[in-house]
Amino acid sequence: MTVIEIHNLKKSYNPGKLAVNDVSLSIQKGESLGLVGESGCGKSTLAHCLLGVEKMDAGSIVYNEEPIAHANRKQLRNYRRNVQTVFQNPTASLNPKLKIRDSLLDPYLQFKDDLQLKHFHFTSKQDFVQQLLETVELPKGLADRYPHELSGGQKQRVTIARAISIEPKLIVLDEPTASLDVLSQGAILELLGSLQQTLGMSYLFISHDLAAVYQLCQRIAVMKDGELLDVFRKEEIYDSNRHDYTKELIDIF
Ligand SMILES: Nc1ncnc2c1ncn2[C@@H]1O[C@H](COP(=O)(O)OP(=O)(O)OP(=O)(O)O)[C@@H](O)[C@H]1O
Repeated sequence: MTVIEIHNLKKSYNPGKLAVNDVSLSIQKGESLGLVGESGCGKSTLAHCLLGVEKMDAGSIVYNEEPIAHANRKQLRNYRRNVQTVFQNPTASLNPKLKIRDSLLDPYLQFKDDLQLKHFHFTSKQDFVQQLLETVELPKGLADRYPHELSGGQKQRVTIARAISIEPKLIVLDEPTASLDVLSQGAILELLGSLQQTLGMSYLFISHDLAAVYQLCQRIAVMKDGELLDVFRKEEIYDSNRHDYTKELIDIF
C-alpha cells in the first residue's frame, strides 16, 4: 500500500533555476526511503514541499489517494497529523521554555480529538509521557527538565518521541543525525530502525550520508541538481546499471 505519492514536483526560488526539477517518488507503508545527494541538490526543498512549508510550482502530492491541493480542512488536518518531521537541529525544534513533558504532549493535545492510537495506551498524561520516554530509551526523570539540560542526542530522542506520539503514517527525517557525534548518530539510527519495526510507520530519510541511508532504508533515491537520477532497492546498490553519479557516491562511502 502506498502512503504518499509525489508526482512531477517542481520548485524554484529564483527564475531560471529549479531547486527541484520534475521529481516523482512514492513511499510504501512501513518502508524507509532514503533520499541522498550532495548539499544543495534539493532534498530539503522536496521535504518542505511535502510538509507544506514551501509551495510547489508544479506537480502534486497524493495522500490517501487524494491530491493534497484538493484537500478540505479536515483532510489537511489529517495529513498534518500523519506526516510528522524530525529535523537536523533538535535544539531549534524544541521550545526552550517548555519542560520536556510539555513538548512531548504538544502534538497529542493538538490532535487528541481525532486520534485513535493503536500502540500507546495510557491512563494519564503522566503515564503517556513516561511511555514515550521509555520508547525512545530515555530516563523517565527527564520529563521535568528543560531542553538545555539535555545532550544533543537526548534532545533528538525527545523530538523523535514527539513525532511518534501521534502514530503518524510517515516521518520525514531531514538529516536527523547530522548535528550529533558519531556514537550518538549510530544510536539514533538504531533507535529509528527499531521504532519502525514496532510502530510500522514509513520514513523519508534525507541525508548526504549514503552509509547512514544504507543502514536504515530499504530503498534509496539519489538526487543531483534538483533531479532524481536513480531509485533502487538497497540490495541493488552494487548493480552495474546504477547511475554513474550513484557509483561516485558509493566510491566515497
Ligand atoms: N529559501 C530559499 N531561498 C532561495 N533559495 C533556496 C532556498 N532554500 C533552498 N534554496 C536553494 O535551492 C537549492 C536546493 O536547496 P536545498 O536546501 O533543498 O538542498 P539540500 O539538498 O537539502 O541541501 P543540504 O543538504 O545542504 O541541506 C540550493 O541551490 C539552495 O541554495
